[in-house]
Amino acid sequence: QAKPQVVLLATGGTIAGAGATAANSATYQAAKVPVDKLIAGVPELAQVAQVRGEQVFQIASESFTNEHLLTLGKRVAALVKQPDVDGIVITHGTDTLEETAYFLNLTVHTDKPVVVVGSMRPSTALSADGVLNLLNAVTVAAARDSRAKGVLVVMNDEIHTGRDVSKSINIRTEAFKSPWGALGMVVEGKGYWFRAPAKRHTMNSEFDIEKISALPQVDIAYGYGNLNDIAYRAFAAKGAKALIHAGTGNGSVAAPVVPALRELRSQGVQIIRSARVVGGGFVLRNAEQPDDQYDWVVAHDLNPQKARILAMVALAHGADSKALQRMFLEY
Ligand SMILES: NC(=O)C[C@H](N)C(=O)O
Repeated sequence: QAKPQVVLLATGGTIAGAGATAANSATYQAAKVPVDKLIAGVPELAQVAQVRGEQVFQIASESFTNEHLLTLGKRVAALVKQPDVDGIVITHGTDTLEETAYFLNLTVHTDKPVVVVGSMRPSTALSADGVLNLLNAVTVAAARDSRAKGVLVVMNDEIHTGRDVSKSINIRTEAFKSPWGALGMVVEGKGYWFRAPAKRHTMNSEFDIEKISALPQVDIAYGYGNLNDIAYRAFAAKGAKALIHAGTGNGSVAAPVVPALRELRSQGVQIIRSARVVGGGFVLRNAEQPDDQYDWVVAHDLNPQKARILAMVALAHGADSKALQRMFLEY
């Protein structure tokens, strides 16, 4: 029987990184190894799927822009329509991997598996984690039981939904965590599933990458003690259509900043309260601040960087504050 056909879209990152010596696990250059070499480096892939590669970008993921998101999303959307494609794997730097995975989860209409993968150590390091991560990602992308689960992230033997997962530490191979838990595991070439995502995604999403030609500017301002309104006003002055407040605790807003946010809202800027807490936020409407009165939005459990992605996609589809709030609870 013919093997499933998986397309590997390479974008760079540490999984394509190279260091000076095998002892360099943290000091290296990202985005060096081309896609053909990545595939050739894991001969076991051929036992799982017919894998063909495309080099979409060769960058470190901290340098991803909205244009990179659109280019990648449109390529994935085109490929999943082809009958000779059973699944997609995207190799990606880990720094913004969670943003790209969530963006694709929101905007690409497919039930075929789309799996985003990276590594914490460069390919040249002793005990490099990218090889097994890549084999596991292709295993998940090739499997029929991975369908209709939205965009997935496979790292460190775990399968996560691209919606929930976040990079939680920058020095361990066990770096990716979902506040509500992983969906499954990959062990010795087989996926084991324990739960499915409850939020709207891919096939059931009202957003469509094919209808998005540009993403609006949305910026994130960080909450901390002794807070002032400089960053919020500066982002708005430079064209931000929405501001994500990476708030303390429950997405709380320091008293000296409230007037600025109310003023910016009256000028049309959407104000979205999220939480900067590490383990996963949970921001409720009208708790901490009177969101109904101020016409603000809460990001609920989305962290600030994921809130930025949803806000951009929602605004690109013409959402007002009421629609935005619905979307933040549904996606
Ligand atoms: N581990 C990594 O991939 C980090 C790298 N800076 C990147 O995101 O491209």
